[in-house]
Amino acid sequence: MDSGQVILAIDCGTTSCRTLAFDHDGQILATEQLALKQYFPEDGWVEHDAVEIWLNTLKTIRATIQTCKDINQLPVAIGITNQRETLVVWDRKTGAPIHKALVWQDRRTAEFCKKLTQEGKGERVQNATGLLLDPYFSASKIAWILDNVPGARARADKGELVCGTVDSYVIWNLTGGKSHLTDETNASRTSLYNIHDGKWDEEMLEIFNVPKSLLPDVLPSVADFGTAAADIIGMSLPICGVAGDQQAASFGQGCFEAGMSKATYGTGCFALVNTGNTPVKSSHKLLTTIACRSGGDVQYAIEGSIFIAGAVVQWMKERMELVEASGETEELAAALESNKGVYLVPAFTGLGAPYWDSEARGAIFGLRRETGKRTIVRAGLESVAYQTRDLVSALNADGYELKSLRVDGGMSQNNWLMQFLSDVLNIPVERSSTIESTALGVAMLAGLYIGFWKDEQDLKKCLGTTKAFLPKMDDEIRQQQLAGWDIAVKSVRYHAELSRG
Ligand SMILES: Nc1ncnc2c1ncn2[C@@H]1O[C@H](COP(=O)(O)OP(=O)(O)O)[C@@H](O)[C@H]1O
Ligand SMILES: O=P(O)(O)OC[C@H](O)CO
Repeated sequence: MDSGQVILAIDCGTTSCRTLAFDHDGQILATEQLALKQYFPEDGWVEHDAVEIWLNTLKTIRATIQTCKDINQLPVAIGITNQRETLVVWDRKTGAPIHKALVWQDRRTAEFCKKLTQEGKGERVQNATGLLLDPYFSASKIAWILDNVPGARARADKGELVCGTVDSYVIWNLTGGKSHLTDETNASRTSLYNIHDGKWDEEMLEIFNVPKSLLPDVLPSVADFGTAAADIIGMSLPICGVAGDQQAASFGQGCFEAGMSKATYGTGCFALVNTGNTPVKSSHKLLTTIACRSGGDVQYAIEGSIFIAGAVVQWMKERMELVEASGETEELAAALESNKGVYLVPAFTGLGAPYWDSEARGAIFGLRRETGKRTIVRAGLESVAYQTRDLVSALNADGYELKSLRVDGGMSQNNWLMQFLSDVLNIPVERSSTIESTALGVAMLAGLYIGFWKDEQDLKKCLGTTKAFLPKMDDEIRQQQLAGWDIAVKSVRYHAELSRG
């Protein structure tokens, strides 16, 4: 393979849009990133401006292509990975969104989902889609937009509107409106896709009141998604790899076989265990989801989802102004011997797995006269490790005992947290040398389509080395710490229950 060729990976994450150019060894030769504005219009509501997502993405693609030219590298294909579930509804003719994108963290449809649960729809939803009935997923977000934007439902019935997750919206724009497509990993996060039959499920469409005409066609992750037009990005390139960011990260970490697992620490944290061709139904409130496949039959994973991981650091930085940069949290936490009995439960938008409590809200416990910034920062970081313990316990209870945990994502740069995570889980934590596993994963998918890489064996050469963090916490201390966390979570949930009256 010509060493002068690269694959462009577009990663539309929750906090930023970026483009990375990967060579045949999986090395990043060029990258551009632009932050994304977060909108919190009401309690539990989280929005993005879809036009900003597209324009920022476009800017990073053009800038990366320019850098590639400067260093004599030729982009040959595009892969797209994205924050999942986040939903955009746009005009079929003009491409203009009719409302801001409702972000995966948004809880505005909690009442609607509760009503469906009370009507006994939860089990049918889980059996068909592998998901729990929760506002996290896209279906109730589509219904909300159609029912709350004046005239939207009538326009949808007339065929004037289309919708999709962020991948779909970006593909539409890259192809000048020619492709309205998504991939099966993203489709499996909508609550509308039957993960066993591989199609939009008529019963789910009825339950959530979503017209099928709005939805994109679904392809495997390695497929022809159309051509990014030269008049849009500056050169014509095939889009031939698409996957939700967590599934892409799993692929980029080399979790190709059943039993392999990873956890990605970005805005949220998502732990996935590959279950091969078998869709495993969790008995402990984990999700069944479609994983990436390089070919062959559909692959599945079991997933635990935490809504707030890096987002707690963002909150400490932007809202509380405790730090100026995310990296500062490491030194502040390390400066203390212990959390001094202080626990922070970052249930800002409810709690995800294994609690699924939409109404819980965040709290800090154990404050004393001497409590200061360092303790709060440490409690914020610790909460990410404790939440992971809750996921790992659920995985263990489902029969997936993790012997070690592979990690990646922006927050995994924090050495103190990775050590604390290993201590709390009491297993080795292995951080890959490229924490950009998400982008590498989707570059791999696109590269497979065009023969840039031959097969999974060939891809393994791109996987970097890992740094291991080994557990060294005394067992008694670990049990004490975890007991404190369990009480804090129970208290938050009890508060939500009391507030409901
Ligand atoms: N050294 C660090 N310590 C703690 N958190 C960090 C550190 N570096 C980055 N983060 C957090 O990681 C998140 C960004 O990671 P990233 O993988 O880019 O997320 P996303 O894909 O969700 O946008 C941010 O929330 C940021 O606060
Ligand atoms: O933005 P991230 O990397 O935390 O990922 C968001 C997830 O895809 C939401 O399901």
